[in-house]
Amino acid sequence: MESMIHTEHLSKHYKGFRAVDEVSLEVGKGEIYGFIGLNGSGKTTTIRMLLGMIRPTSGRCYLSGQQVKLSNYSLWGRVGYLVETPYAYPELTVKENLEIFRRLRKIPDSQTVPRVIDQLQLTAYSSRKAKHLSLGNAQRLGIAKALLHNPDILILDEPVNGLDPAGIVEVRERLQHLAMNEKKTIFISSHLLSEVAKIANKIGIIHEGKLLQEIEAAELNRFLKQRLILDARQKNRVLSVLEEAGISCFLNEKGLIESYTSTAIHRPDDIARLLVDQGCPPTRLLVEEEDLESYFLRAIGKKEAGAL
Ligand SMILES: Nc1ncnc2c1ncn2[C@@H]1O[C@H](COP(=O)(O)OP(=O)(O)OP(=O)(O)O)[C@@H](O)[C@H]1O
Repeated sequence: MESMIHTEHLSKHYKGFRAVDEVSLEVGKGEIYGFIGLNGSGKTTTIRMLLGMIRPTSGRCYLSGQQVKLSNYSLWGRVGYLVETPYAYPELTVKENLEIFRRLRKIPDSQTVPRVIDQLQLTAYSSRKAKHLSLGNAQRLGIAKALLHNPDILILDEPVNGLDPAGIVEVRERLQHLAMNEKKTIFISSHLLSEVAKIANKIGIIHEGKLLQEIEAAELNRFLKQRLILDARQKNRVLSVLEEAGISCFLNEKGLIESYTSTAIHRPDDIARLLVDQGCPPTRLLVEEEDLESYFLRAIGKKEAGAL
């Protein structure tokens, strides 16, 4: 598959602090790459290097096979981006905002604006002032601006940040459409693993500047562990009975007892019997697959969901 985004040992250091540390990744044409990490993990810094906004300390990045350089104007004609909250002139309509950006970008084709309005399904809002748009639509306007010059590559930093669930779905569907039907290559950063998992073909987890893991989205389920969750009136007693039986377990952040020990997961009936025999019967017992956020925290070595 044609490589559209490629970094080689990309690093950015600030006074010895490694904001991005040897990140090597590759995204093929028509793929959506989800770049996931906690706040401060290095996502924006990576994106700024990809866009030539800051210079790497070491390593290289390539877009569409060309090494990234701010002075390479032909390259920027093939790349659209959205970094931070999109800006729009509040008193102007969607159409007027896009028209201004078309002229600023010196795009001669006057059909450009109707095309992106249609692409982003903004037709119903084209005469609405930007200040009256919902956050989801404002974000779509931001993506529309990024698409004005019909780029092959879209680089979007936290495009669903601050959106309500309906707005997230709208943006997600638009991005999927662009990748599948128009073969755009999309690089999207987020701190929401479960959201990105719904659209990305591949997911890269960045933590403290390092690319910890890359997972094909189709394979994600293989990485999710099963766990036994149980509740009881005498939680401390249950914890010690299970530990004595060789089943390691802990009290999770929701106050439920959780175990990843395979004997517990595969024989929950034995666990129930043991606890009844020991006089501390479970009030709830289930085996479930861990959710994506828990997986993410496990991958970066944290336990508390509150850290997100
Ligand atoms: N110009 C700078 N000087 C010094 N440190 C910086 C600079 N820019 C970023 N950093 C640090 O580099 C680290 C990575 O920052 P970055 O903005 O890339 O993270 P992020 O993953 O995008 O986080 P967020 O989701 O909060 O935007 C942070 O610790 C940040 O404080």
